[in-house]
Amino acid sequence: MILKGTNLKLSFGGLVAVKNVSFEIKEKSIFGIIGPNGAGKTTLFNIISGVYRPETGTLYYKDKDITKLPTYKRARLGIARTHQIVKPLGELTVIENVMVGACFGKKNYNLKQAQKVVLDVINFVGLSTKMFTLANQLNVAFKKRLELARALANEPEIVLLDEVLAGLNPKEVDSMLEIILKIKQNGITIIMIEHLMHATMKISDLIMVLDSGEKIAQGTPSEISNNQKVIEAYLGDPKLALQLVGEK
Ligand SMILES: Nc1ncnc2c1ncn2[C@@H]1O[C@H](COP(=O)(O)OP(=O)(O)OP(=O)(O)O)[C@@H](O)[C@H]1O
Repeated sequence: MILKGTNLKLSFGGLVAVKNVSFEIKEKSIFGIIGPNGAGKTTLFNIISGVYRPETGTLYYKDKDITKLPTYKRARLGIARTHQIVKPLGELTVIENVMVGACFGKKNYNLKQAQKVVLDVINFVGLSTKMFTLANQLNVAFKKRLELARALANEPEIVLLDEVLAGLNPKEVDSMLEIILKIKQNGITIIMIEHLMHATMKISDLIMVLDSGEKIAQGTPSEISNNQKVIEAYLGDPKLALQLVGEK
């Protein structure tokens, strides 16, 4: 297991956003986290990346207890993330943005070494033609790719993808799914939060379902789409329920 959480709990005032959630994630797999609005997905991501410390529970990265490590130390160990609201440095070009990611990565590269990684990553996510475009001139789909490139420039072992498919049209979703599968083929573990259920189902090896902070199910995509508890949790949102049973 590359990442393991046991009994993780976090509250905001009286609201328990994540309730004693445990999980184990296999190396080089795609682990999807789904759940209705307010289920605790982003809060759990923030616990994993180190933005929040859980009140109870332990987080292990390759058997090392990282529960109390700050975000930047987790990044150096190999845990990178994208953000739901993409935040590129708008006045910098694509290459400059990715350079920033590479220079703050775990390997302390000098500029020349970083440049090589940056060019590889930009090519990998399909941004070569936009290399010298200012980040704030990119459309949403390219901004999402840039966000991904910045995370990959850290040469991580785990990437946390926070709704990288949100706001993309079906063709862009398919291209992004291809990129995510290529990341997995390169030996990187992927943990993704998504609202687009059919897309998550298509590529995840294992899916964990949260509802009101609790883990209500875990299984393969087909197990999850037939799980009674999951179907009930999604009934409150007919659009999501339809996605769950296979409609697009
Ligand atoms: N910083 C915060 N302060 C107070 N309450 C918060 C905070 N962050 C999240 N919450 C609450 O915790 C619960 C879980 O929120 P979270 O954002 O983790 O859910 P989510 O599953 O990511 O939802 P969504 O799919 O809408 O992004 C919600 O009830 C939310 O209102």
